[in-house]
Amino acid sequence: MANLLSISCAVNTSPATRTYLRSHNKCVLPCHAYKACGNHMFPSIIIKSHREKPQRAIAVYATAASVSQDVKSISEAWSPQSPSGPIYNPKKVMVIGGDGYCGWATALHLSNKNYEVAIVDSLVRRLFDHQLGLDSLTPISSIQNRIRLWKSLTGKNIQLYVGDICDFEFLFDAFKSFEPDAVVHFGEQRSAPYSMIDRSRAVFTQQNNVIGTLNVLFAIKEFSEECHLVKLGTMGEYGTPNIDIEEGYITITHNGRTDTLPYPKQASSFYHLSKVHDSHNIAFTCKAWGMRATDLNQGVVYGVRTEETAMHEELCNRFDYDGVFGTALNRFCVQAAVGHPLTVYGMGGQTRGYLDIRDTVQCVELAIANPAKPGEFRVFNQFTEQFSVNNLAALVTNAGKKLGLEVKTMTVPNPRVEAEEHYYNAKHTKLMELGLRPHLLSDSLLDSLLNFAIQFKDRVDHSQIMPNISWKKIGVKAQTAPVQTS
Ligand SMILES: O=c1ccn([C@@H]2O[C@H](COP(=O)(O)OP(=O)(O)O[C@H]3O[C@H](CS(=O)(=O)O)[C@@H](O)[C@H](O)[C@H]3O)[C@@H](O)[C@H]2O)c(=O)[nH]1
Repeated sequence: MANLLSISCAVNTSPATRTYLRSHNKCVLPCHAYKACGNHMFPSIIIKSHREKPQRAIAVYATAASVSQDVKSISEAWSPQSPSGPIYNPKKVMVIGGDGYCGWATALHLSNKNYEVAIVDSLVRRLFDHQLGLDSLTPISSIQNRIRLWKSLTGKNIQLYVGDICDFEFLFDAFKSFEPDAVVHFGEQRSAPYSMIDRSRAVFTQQNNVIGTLNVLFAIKEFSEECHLVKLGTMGEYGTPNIDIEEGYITITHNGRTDTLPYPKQASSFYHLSKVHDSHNIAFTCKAWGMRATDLNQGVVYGVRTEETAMHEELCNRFDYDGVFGTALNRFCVQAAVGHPLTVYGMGGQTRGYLDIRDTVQCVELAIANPAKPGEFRVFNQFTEQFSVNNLAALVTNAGKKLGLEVKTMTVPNPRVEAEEHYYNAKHTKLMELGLRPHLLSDSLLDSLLNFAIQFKDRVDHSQIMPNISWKKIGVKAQTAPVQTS
């Protein structure tokens, strides 16, 4: 670094070079050669890396002003050298999909924890609601108002880039402008039923999710290979095998030879499959390009309030209860609140990992603060407890009784193709080891979720409660409204 500071020449770096410098913690050394740049002659400099990995040396043109800028941005993202090398200390986090259910809660949480946050979002989730005639149980403010209010309450700024990450130019401009140290990628079509409406929704889901993620990978490679990708995967990538589910990898002995391999994937919707495809692409780029990535295989999220979204009603998160985007426990609470029987699909033995949204934001923060190593494709199973659908229905029935609600359950012919009685035991220790302190599903949480649903029950559209998308009846005909299962 002393060499870098001692350069008295002008260093007129391009943005790409600046980000390269910043991201690779380069030591810049004067070079003997002088190179022409436009009408001027500038000394060429050679950039060397502190990292243990062999690095290419590059020559750049530089100005004194941008040297000090580079020094500043290097020192922002990297702490001083430790005995094992520089400590990566991410400060700027891009939250792709920051207007959605998990993304909004996470963006606020990270901002509250003093990360510099930028939200990248195409706002397409709001469009899905308009197209399908759905709405959040809770009224939600526009993203611009949300961000304005957050700033007025806390003084903290969140930058906003509205656009589609499948448009690489838009995405790369956002990268160049914000210069993230870490990217949290929630920006995908996340509903299994939505992906099973018709051919065009299946194609949209896979194209949007897989190409969007590929673009993020290329943007990171081009902009800064040090940038840590924290990608929202899903527990649904594993399916429901008749053996324990490990965290990403399984050690197998076959014909006398042993290897640790990616855990087998058996996803059961075009949505869940899109996440499998993403995982493969990310794993490949970690190996091929030395990217650092964490795949958060998240279970089913419930709840709505986080410390930050509860600060003001205009910061309120969305809460989906409909048959397309609503998830099991949130749906059951709304159903109980409005006197609709709980909709247990099939035999109700479907078991999944679940977590409180307050733990989603905690897990993402932990993943960012403890980044994967360069070249590492790390997989965490992100959930805190396992429940079957029948377990959830019983819990909501009991909690409802305590509030004076008469909660009934109905068996709905299963619109999905999935095992309804099966073994399920998934490991989830890695985030605990990093310090996750789970908010387990308690009577008091169920009580407050039910009260929350009661508070907004006049906004419930009863016609959106029953499921109406069939895994078996999906076809090529475009559905302007979801197909009926019966
Ligand atoms: O009214 C309902 C709703 C759901 N289910 C059942 O509950 C289970 C979970 O369904 P869900 O709709 O709560 O969740 P899922 O479709 O799996 O997707 C959700 O949870 C996934 C995590 S996981 O389930 O794959 O672990 C995330 O990836 C998705 O983005 C999120 O929408 C399924 O067996 C489903 O058949 C019912 O019995 N009744």
